[in-house]
Amino acid sequence: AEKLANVTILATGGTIAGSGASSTTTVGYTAATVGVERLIAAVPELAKVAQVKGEQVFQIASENMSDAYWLTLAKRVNVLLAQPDVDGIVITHGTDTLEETAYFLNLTVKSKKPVVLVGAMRPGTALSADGPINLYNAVLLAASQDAVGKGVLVAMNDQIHGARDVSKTNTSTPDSFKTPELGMLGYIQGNKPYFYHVSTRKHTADTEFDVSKIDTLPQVDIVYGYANVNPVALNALVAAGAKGIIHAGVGDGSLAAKVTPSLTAARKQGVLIVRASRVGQGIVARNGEANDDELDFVAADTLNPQKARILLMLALTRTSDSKQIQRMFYSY
Ligand SMILES: NC(=O)C[C@H](N)C(=O)O
Repeated sequence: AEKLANVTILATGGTIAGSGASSTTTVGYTAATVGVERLIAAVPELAKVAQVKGEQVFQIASENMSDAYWLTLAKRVNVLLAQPDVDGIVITHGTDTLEETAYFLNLTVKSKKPVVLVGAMRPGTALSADGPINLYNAVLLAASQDAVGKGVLVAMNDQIHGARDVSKTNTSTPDSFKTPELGMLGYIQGNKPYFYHVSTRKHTADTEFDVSKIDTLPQVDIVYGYANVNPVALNALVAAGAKGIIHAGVGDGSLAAKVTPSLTAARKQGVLIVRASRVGQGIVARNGEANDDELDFVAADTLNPQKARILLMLALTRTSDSKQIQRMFYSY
C-alpha cells in the first residue's frame, strides 16, 4: 500500500468549531468552542486519506482575526512546512474573514506544499452540518500531489477556490464561498480533487514578502464610498496614524469630489492611497477614474478592499514607493 501523506490540521476556531443549543440552531450558536482533537475524532474517515496531527493555534470567532494572529499563523505554517515530515497543512477557520487569512498566507507562506483553509457555515451540532465533509475534503486536498504549487486553497462545499479571488458571498448558506467571475479552481468529488484553472498571479514560494522577522504590520484602514459621502471617517483614520488607506469606492473606483481633497492631503503626508471598489467584481484600473500618476495613488486592480488592505500592509513592510506598490498590485 502507498504511504499516506502527513497532514497537520491547525485549528483556529470559527463555526466549524461551534456548537448550538439544538439541532436547528443555525444562528445564535457559540463559535470556537470545540477543540481540534474533537474535530478530528468526529471524522474517522480522515485516517483513510492522511496521517493526521492536530494543533490548536488559537480559538477565536474569525470576526476577531487580527494582524497578530495572522503573523502567529504564518510563522507556524512556515516552520511546519520546512519539516520533511509535514506534507500539507489544513487550517480550520471561521468563515467571516477566511478569505483574508487565505490571501495573507498566499503572500507569506514560503513553500509549494499544499495549504488548505476550511470552515463551516453551520455549527457541528446542526442538522446537515457542513463541517465534517468540508474537513474531510480539505485533508484529502492537502494530502494530494495535485495541490502542490497551486497557492493557498480554500475547500468549501465540494469546491476548490484560490485564495486571491474567493469571497464569502452569502451570510448563511453552505454554498457561500464563490469565485464569481474569475472562476474557482476545481471540485472535490468521489475522494479525488479535480483542477481546471490556476491563477496567473504570484503566490507562496514566489512572493517577495517575508514575515519571519516581523512582529507588527503597518496600520492600513478601509474607507467606504457611498452617495452623499463625507470625509470624516477618512480624516479620523489618517489622524489616528494610518500608513495606508484603501478607498472602497463606488463603481470602478471613482472618487467623490468631497473626499478627494482629504485623500490628496493624506498622500502629501506620506499615507499610501489605494483605489479599490465596493462592487465586488471587475477592474479598478490605473489612471482610469482618477489620474493616479498625478495624484500618486495606486489602483487595486481586481482585489476587493479587504484583500487590497492585506497586500498594502505587506507591501509597506518592503517599500513606501507608490510605483513599486502599483507593480505589486499587478503581480499578486
Ligand atoms: N461561519 C462562521 O464561521 C462564522 C463565524 N462568525 C466566524 O467567522 O468565526
